[in-house]
Amino acid sequence: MPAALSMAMPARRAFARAALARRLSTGAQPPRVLVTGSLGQLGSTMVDALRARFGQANVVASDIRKPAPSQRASGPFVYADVLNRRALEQVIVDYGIDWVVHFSAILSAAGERNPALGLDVNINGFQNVLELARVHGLRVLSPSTIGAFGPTTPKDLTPDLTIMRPNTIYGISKVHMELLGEYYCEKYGVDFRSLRYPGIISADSPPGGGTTDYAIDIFHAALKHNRYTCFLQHDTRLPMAYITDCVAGTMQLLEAPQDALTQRVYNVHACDFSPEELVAEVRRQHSADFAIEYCPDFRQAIADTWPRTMADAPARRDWGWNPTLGTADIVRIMLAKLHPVYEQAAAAAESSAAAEAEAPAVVV
Ligand SMILES: NC(=O)C1=CN([C@@H]2O[C@H](COP(=O)(O)OP(=O)(O)OC[C@H]3O[C@@H](n4cnc5c(N)ncnc54)[C@H](O)[C@@H]3O)[C@@H](O)[C@H]2O)C=CC1
Ligand SMILES: CC(=O)[C@H](N)C(=O)O
Repeated sequence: MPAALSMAMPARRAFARAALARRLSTGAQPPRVLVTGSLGQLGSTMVDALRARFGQANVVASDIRKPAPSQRASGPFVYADVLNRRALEQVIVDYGIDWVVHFSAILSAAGERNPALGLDVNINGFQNVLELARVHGLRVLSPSTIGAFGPTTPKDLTPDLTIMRPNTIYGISKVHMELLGEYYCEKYGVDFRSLRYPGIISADSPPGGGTTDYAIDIFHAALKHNRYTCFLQHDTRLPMAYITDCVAGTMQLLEAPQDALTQRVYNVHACDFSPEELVAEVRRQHSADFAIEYCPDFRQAIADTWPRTMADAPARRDWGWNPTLGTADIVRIMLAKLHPVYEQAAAAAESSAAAEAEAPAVVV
């Protein structure tokens, strides 16, 4: 066994952190990172974390949408369609990119609404990134999902290696991504890394068309109307995580030394809940008379094929996955972040209504 592999895990992690700190403090260049899909739900938070770590100028954000002025002000942003390999290659060459964090994707519900787009972006977009990684010697981190599992996968404590026969375009495209990434790693030595995210909850940007979106929408509805119509059944348990745990874990895997990795794709589990458990927590922390109605739609059939809980010992052992937030924490944070936003909006609406009432009527 190579010496690095026989090193105890906490020692290996400390070693990796020290090596990176040395690299950054001894004047060695930090990696130049390209983030695709950086205007999505997870992308902007990931860009902030990467810029805090490697420096603003070393992290190039990209998407096919127009960024808000604040997103443009925090560092380089380029238009990059992952379906256009030549254009993507130009960004990689022009900016001297070392690592790609590939977040462009069409999520589960959006993929069922538009399967052709889902296949194109998730499969062809990823193939472009991977092929460019091979040609230019890049590290690639591209997240997978609980959606890569399917109806015949064991649902509780789902292990890393198990039956994977998803029946959504999203799931099929993510299994393709996992396997092709592993193939490029074995065959061409591409440093491909992936982790299977659960549903990610964040107050900072809207969700992009997934099946777990209810767990974000519910907070906005609670603060706006004190009621919510949920598109999943009351007892649909799914794995979830708060964005800070997701970003911290992604950074850990991204920076882990190659020889710490015993596999290329890792399950990560933080917490799990059903809509009715989330409602109970919202009632406890926000409003006892918060009203809920359950009207399952096509997303129920998707959720029914996903795990309830995941086993993630290899991620904890190999690169230190260590989420800290559970359901009650997530509810507390979401309410605390969104409450002032809705209070301000209500105050602004009130003062504009008062101004309208006071304005003299215009006689035509
Ligand atoms: N948000 C979640 O709960 C989870 C996300 N993931 C994965 O994390 C990654 C990021 O997800 P989110 O930020 O939630 O997705 P999102 O849907 O919010 O953002 C995706 C971004 O990709 C961009 N995009 C679409 N087509 C593109 C193209 N042709 N070229 C370049 N960009 C394009 C979109 O404009 C969008 O900004 C995805 O790979 C997703 O599968 C995995 C599991 C859970
Ligand atoms: C779990 C995911 O991959 C995503 N949030 C979705 O619901 O599609």
